[in-house]
Amino acid sequence: MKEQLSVIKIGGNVIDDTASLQRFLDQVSSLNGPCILVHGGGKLATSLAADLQVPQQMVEGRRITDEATLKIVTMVYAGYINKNIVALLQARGCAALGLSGADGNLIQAHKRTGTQQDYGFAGDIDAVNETLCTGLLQQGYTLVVAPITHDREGQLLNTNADTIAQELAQALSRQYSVRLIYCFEKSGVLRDTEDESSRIAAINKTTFSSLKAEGVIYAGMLPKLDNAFAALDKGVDRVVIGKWSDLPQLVSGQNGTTISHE
Ligand SMILES: Nc1ncnc2c1ncn2[C@@H]1O[C@H](COP(=O)(O)OP(=O)(O)O)[C@@H](O)[C@H]1O
Ligand SMILES: CC(=O)N[C@@H](CCC(=O)OP(=O)(O)O)C(=O)O
Repeated sequence: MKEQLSVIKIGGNVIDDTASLQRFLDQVSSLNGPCILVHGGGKLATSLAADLQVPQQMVEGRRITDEATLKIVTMVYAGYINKNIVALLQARGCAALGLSGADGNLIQAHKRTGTQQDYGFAGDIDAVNETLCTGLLQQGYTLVVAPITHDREGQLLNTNADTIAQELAQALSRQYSVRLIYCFEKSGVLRDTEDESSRIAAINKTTFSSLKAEGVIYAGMLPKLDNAFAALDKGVDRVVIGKWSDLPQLVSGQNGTTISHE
């Protein structure tokens, strides 16, 4: 039987709140078994860009990444946020190791092309270094992954953190039984985003299509669900979307929204 691996993604809204981040990391450090934590940080990058007067634009959940923006996101994601999370996990007795996609050639990508929109230095993933991941996980490290990738020709690229989590989860599902947990600030996929009690317990491809058509699912939740179905199609065991503070229950499948084939 394959060993269980948790791949957990935490979004920028939670990271931005110190008290929430600390409570979330208390829970991460208490989990059993190997774990990869992928973090975003879009909120902090957007506010720093505003301070520096670098205009920002998002298209279909992806940041148009010009040169100035690439510098900002690299400093924010692979620098401040990644190292802060690693230090906070170390303080909790967790053997955390921070990596961007360039470190150890963890994630190779190419500049997004072939679309009418020029996304600048936004990267689409080509390959994940599974050998590096499994080696480090077997040594007992919890990997903390920032959403910065590279093209192996010296160019750093900015890649959506939900997609990084999905690609790592599916690559590692050859070796592990992987549960992919997307943590954010709401209790799951909601029927009404203003009503926390309207959580939808399970979604499959058919219900996803109708919820999309009804306008119940929109904005950042659309690519998150596309990533969730892609992960299931490519061998990931379980995908759950839910509130960061419910992490133990999300891991055991007792809360949040479970994404399923049927
Ligand atoms: N049905 C829905 N249920 C919950 N959130 C939804 C729904 N439809 C759209 N959203 C939006 O999607 C957002 C989450 O996507 P995103 O901001 O990309 O997450 P993250 O914080 O993980 O980066 C929520 O904050 C919410 O505004
Ligand atoms: C290309 C692209 O869009 N990259 C994302 C990476 C960060 C991210 O995904 O952060 P959240 O999870 O907090 O949204 C961005 O710069 O916003």
